[in-house]
Amino acid sequence: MGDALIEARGLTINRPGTSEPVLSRVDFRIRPGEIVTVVGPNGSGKSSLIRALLGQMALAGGTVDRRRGLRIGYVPQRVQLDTAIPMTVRRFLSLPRRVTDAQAQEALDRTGVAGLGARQLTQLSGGQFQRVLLARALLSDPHLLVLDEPTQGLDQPGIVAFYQLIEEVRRQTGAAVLMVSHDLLVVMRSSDRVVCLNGHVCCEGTPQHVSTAPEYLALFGAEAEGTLALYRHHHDHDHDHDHDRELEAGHLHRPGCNHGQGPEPTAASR
Ligand SMILES: Nc1ncnc2c1ncn2[C@@H]1O[C@H](COP(=O)(O)OP(=O)(O)OP(=O)(O)O)[C@@H](O)[C@H]1O
Repeated sequence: MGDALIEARGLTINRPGTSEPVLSRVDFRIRPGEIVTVVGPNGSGKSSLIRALLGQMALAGGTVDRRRGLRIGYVPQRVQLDTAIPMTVRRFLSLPRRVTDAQAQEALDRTGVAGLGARQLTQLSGGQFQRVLLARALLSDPHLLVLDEPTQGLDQPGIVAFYQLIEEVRRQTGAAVLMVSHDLLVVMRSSDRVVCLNGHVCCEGTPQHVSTAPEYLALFGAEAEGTLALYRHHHDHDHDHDHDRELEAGHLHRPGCNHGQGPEPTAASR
């Protein structure tokens, strides 16, 4: 498997109890330090792929190899909180493995929620909760972070901020990142490689390559065209700082939209 952290070959998964494939003959690999995003329509097998790579699903065919001693930090798609049981962020970080106060604090610092240790989980906003989940995933000092739709329910600025945090974590820790996401624009900005899934691998490669692939455009249609236009606009011009600021403000320039090229945007121009 060379230098891959995880490698799947010919991966086939059937719907439980049937011979109907959810995924057919998928080849996949992720290497150290890469950010790889899996995109695809609802029901295309993204979560199934993730769970198979983690060893949580029976294979109908193919192989999955994980590097020996591989540490994985996992942020699941859904976490069921038992609201009847009070639990602070600090206590949550010690589940399932006990960590010291210093370790817990370092993880919260790293994910930008330093002051929330004493807060009840039920009192966190969606964005804060995602950051706490990420902090918990970082506590095992993972070689690979796996995040299944980590920005579900966040607003656009929250989504952008979360992906910036993921890139920051990658820079600081060197961990590879495997994500499932529906946020096409941010995916295009944040990933080294994109895998487009629809029961099989439709196309994969750099964001630039995938966003122009006919298979991708057929699957994502109008949204993909819009994303592509924004992505090209971003990459054809040397105004990254403007672009980042606009994204943070929840506003995106489109081709031909000339404001924001001059002085600082005002609240009114946002
Ligand atoms: N436990 C299960 N029992 C029966 N069918 C399942 C089960 N888990 C997944 N499936 C089916 O497998 C297919 C792929 O599901 P999966 O959750 O992997 O898709 P997904 O791409 O992650 O979807 P979404 O974007 O909606 O999260 C779907 O048709 C789903 O109904």
